[in-house]
Amino acid sequence: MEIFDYDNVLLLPRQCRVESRAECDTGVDFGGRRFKLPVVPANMKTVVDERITEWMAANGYFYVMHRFDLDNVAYAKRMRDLGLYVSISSGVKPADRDVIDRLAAEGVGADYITIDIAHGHAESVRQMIAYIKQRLPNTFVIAGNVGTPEGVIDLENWGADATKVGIGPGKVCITRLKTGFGTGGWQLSALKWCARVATKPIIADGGIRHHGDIAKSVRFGAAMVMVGSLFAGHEESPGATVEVDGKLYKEYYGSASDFNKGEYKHVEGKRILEPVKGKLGDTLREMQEDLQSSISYAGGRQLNDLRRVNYVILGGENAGEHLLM
Ligand SMILES: NC(=O)C1=CN([C@@H]2O[C@H](COP(=O)(O)OP(=O)(O)OC[C@H]3O[C@@H](n4cnc5c(N)ncnc54)[C@H](OP(=O)(O)O)[C@@H]3O)[C@@H](O)[C@H]2O)C=CC1
Ligand SMILES: Nc1nc2c(ncn2[C@@H]2O[C@H](COP(=O)(O)O)[C@@H](O)[C@H]2O)c(=O)[nH]1
Repeated sequence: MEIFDYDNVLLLPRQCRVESRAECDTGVDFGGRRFKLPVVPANMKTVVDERITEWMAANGYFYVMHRFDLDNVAYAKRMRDLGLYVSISSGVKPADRDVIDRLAAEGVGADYITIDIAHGHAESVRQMIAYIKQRLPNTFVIAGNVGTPEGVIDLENWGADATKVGIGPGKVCITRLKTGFGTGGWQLSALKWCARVATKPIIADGGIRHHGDIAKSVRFGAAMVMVGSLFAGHEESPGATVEVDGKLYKEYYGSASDFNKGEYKHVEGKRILEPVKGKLGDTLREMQEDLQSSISYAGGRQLNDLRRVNYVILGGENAGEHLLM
């Protein structure tokens, strides 16, 4: 198996088919809606909040609200009152099943529910998918996280409409150090490996450090790309603002960090400071422009054209050109 990651793969250009990058369409169909970008901010407390998710839903972007210290039902009702789609997160505990019961009983529902636990290839996830599907049959269920083809196959067979791939590649993740497991350091090839068996959309989750990594994720099979650190640190980001030597930073911490959990137990995440980098809307616009450029380098007009390009692996034992024949 080839082992590579975002920082040692480059995609190879094909003859340009457009006169302007503006002709390249970055839009993606996902779960019955069309979104402007195949990118979703991570469902983490220092990345998204009510205000950001409202703005994203109202402006044609996919979002997943986090599930920490939040009344999911009140949140869903508020989004409905605003005429916006509802996309929330769920764990696998009794309190999470209560949320599903209330969403069903009160007729609020949810358009997307992301079951998001550290080790998503688990019986608890199978049961939670079934629980949601029985009570909210029209909800699009995303489940994860997994890091192997077996995980993707099982989650799909258990009824997930999409799977989330990535165990430990995140910037504030310490899973591989604490447990010895994960896809950190080879996330892109894990994605390729998982995408080969997937029959439903995959969300590539974690490890995105540059806008070009989004195009690489799509090339290797992602329908959607979940991004944490690149979105943390905006003026609107919910993390606390911290000043160090006259420079402004925003805190960004892992959902399995003691900062998020409120206790030091089964900690697999850390806290870092991200330099404040302007407005979220400007980053999204730049991401879209960069992805339009990527599509044009692929000799295409739309996102899926990225999947047809060849690539090279730089350095290491897998180094060389990889051609699609
Ligand atoms: N993508 C990634 O690599 C990772 C992401 N995270 C994020 O952190 C957040 C919290 O995750 P999580 O603690 O799973 O959520 P929860 O606190 O909702 O716990 C999930 C449940 O699964 C059980 N469980 C069994 N094995 C594991 C395991 N290896 N890791 C975690 N739980 C396990 C837990 O029990 P018990 O606690 O008793 O063991 C608990 O009942 C999520 O948003 C998750 O996505 C966390 C780590 C890795
Ligand atoms: N191992 C851990 N992974 C975590 C934790 N909190 C979040 N995450 C994952 O990271 C991505 C974001 O990655 P980034 O590279 O874009 O910053 C996020 O979507 C989660 O899957 C954690 O505490 N431990």
